[in-house]
Amino acid sequence: MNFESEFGYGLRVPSGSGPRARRAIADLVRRVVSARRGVSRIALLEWIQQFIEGPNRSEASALVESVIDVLCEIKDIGFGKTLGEPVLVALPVRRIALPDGKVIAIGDHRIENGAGSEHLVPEVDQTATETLIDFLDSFEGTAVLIGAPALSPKGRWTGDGAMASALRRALTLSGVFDPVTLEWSTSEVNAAFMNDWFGLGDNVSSTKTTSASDTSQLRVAKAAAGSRMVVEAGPGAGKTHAACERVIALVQDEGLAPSRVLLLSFTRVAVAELIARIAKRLQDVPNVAALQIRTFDSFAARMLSASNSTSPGGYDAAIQAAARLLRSDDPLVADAIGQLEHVIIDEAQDLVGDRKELCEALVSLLDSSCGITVFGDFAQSIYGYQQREKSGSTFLTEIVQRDDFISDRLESDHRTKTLALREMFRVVRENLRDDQGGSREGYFNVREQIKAAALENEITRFAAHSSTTRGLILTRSRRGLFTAAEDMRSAGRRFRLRLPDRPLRIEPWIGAILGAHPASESISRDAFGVMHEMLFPAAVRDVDESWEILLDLDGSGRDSIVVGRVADGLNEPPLELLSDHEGNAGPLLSTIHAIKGREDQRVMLLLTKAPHGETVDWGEEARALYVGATRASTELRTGWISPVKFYTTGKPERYWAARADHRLIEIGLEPDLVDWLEFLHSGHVINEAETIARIWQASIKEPKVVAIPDSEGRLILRFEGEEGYAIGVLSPDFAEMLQSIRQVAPDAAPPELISGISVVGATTVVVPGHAGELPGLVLAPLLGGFARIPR
Ligand SMILES: Nc1ncnc2c1ncn2[C@@H]1O[C@H](COP(=O)(O)OP(=O)(O)OP(=O)(O)O)[C@@H](O)[C@H]1O
Repeated sequence: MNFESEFGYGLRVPSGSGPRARRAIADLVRRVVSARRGVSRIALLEWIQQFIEGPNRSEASALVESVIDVLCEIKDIGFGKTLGEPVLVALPVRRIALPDGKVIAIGDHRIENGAGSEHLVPEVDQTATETLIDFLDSFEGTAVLIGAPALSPKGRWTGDGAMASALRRALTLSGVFDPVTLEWSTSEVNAAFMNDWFGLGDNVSSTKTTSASDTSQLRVAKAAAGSRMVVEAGPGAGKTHAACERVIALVQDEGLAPSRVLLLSFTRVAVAELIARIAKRLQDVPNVAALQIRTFDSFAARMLSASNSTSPGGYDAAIQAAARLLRSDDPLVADAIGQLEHVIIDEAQDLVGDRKELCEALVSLLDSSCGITVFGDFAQSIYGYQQREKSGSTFLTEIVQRDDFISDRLESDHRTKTLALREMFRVVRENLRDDQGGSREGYFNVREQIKAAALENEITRFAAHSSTTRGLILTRSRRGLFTAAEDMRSAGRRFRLRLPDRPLRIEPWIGAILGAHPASESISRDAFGVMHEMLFPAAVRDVDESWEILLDLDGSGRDSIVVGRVADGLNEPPLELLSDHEGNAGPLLSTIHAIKGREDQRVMLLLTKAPHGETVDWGEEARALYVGATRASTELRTGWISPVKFYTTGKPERYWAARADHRLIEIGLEPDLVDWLEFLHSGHVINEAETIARIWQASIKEPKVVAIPDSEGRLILRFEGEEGYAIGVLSPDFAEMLQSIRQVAPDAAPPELISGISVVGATTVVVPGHAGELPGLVLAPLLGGFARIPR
């Protein structure tokens, strides 16, 4: 074969073995590999050597070999077989966004600069198909290189032994890298990214290892048990870590009995993480399960039930009742609270209204010897609106003013992996601190600073953007969230959606397998194996793992389970069986409010037109943007949406919109379906097992369903096809709300057909048993989207 006449046009490789020569060789390699279905390494090597002037044959061959190796290593070209012989082949184009915002291309892109460039891979001005993180993640093996020296933007490798291939790949892609001399040059931002990603350098933290506390975390953790402290901690300062270490030190070093320590936090997810971390560290401590680590809501519910008060419906009402109970001089309550020796309260900047009242009542009832640690951050206070009070006071602002509390702060930022983000976290926080009341100018300032730290800004087609394959997509408002979800849905993208006020979501396979079996039924491992196998579509968890979970829930210590005991175990479901979002894959869409405390490598913060009007709380608006932007550890982008207009109604707040010939009403909130027993009594369940099987299938296929009134005016939820199979009944409250939005009397005839409802999953549900009997299990559909009601 004559390569020269076929591909050798216009070629010349600059002399020497520098970056320009390597790039020219890379172009040659790509040219041949792209034009041929497959070319053997030897043939390629020999052909390219003839274009190299100067060095002797063996030097030339070593140079070409090293370029081919690098191209294979970064998957610029790949391996294949022709007639059973190994060959090099072209790979599809990938455009990779670097941390500093440049986009480079690998694969069969056919871009050649010949001898013009020092970069082995060309820079392009098209949009990226993935980011450097995706690229690095697509290779197997650990990427943490603790102990190796940090990279500066320009340098030469001095680490022990060979350089890890992951790092060679990253250096090749993000600048100029010589695989022989191990010298590189790249931008400052890229170097900082690699240091953090690979854990290079002593002064760089890595979240991939169990971390030792920093000095300020240690100071807080090891303070005397009886001290009362307010600890200010900026985003990423490691509050969770410090709170865990505080509990561990109180029990281990200060000898407090676990039952005398109370830790309160906002979300179940946060509580679950705290429990898991602490339990792991204190596994040898007897009675560690007696530690009281709770959400504010579960603390309130516990108090009410311990004092035999009936818990009123709704979280807010329970919190109010618990606060009243704490203030009531009830000797039993005073005694229980008086036993506590240390109380830790997290996220104090968001404690306003009833929760603030609850914490104040709690603190005032504590014994004077009881220590208190309060964590919070002024810059992240975003719940002022709940109160609609202008004072802006929170539990945090009040407690810092008390002179029986000392102030401390967590000083490091353990989250950010790029200099730009690190600076933004710091500078914006200072601005927010100086301008706590807030001003329009201050708000725009924050917005600009966030944008300056972002890799890309105001991406309008975010649903088609390469970065939105994962990470967080955040909106300021619920309206924005629905608009964003709609955009993703119409772009055919998978996503997960986090909506508060939705029913508890317990993994559905439990209800799908055990639902419709009598509560008293005992099931052996073998019998369960068959039931698991028969589930169609199959569950994600395999049979062994599922069985372990069921044995734990059953809790009897036997080697078989009883359905009712499993159901009982699910009355307080372990957090790992709960999900706080809909959907199984893709980026997580959430409002900023619902995501606090979480972090992700990648964040797309969706901006909208700035708020306007007299009543805007500019301070709060600025802080909300700050909370959103500071969820990102590595890649922050801003996108742009124009939220659709919605009205709201009811409590919990529900969105609806008026259209020319129909109305749209948000569906899927906690009270939208009647419970299982009522569904059974409606007469629309012919075969319970069959109904559960259909709900299970729907939870995976996520079809649209309709609601049609039956002869008694109940709105029955049915599949559109499948002979209109019934899977639930909409609640009377939903029906009433619907009538009010239609502006007709509650007892007027319901609409003939409500469409547009989606099944977005299913949840295992515990059905209470009759007096003295064990509860049972069923499966309920989870609904989502907007119900469409004709006018
Ligand atoms: N001492 C430490 N060394 C290394 N990494 C740490 C350390 N402490 C915390 N981290 C890590 O830093 C990151 C931020 O911690 P965390 O989420 O607890 O911050 P935070 O103070 O709660 O932030 P925010 O206020 O934004 O919610 C986490 O990934 C955590 O694992």
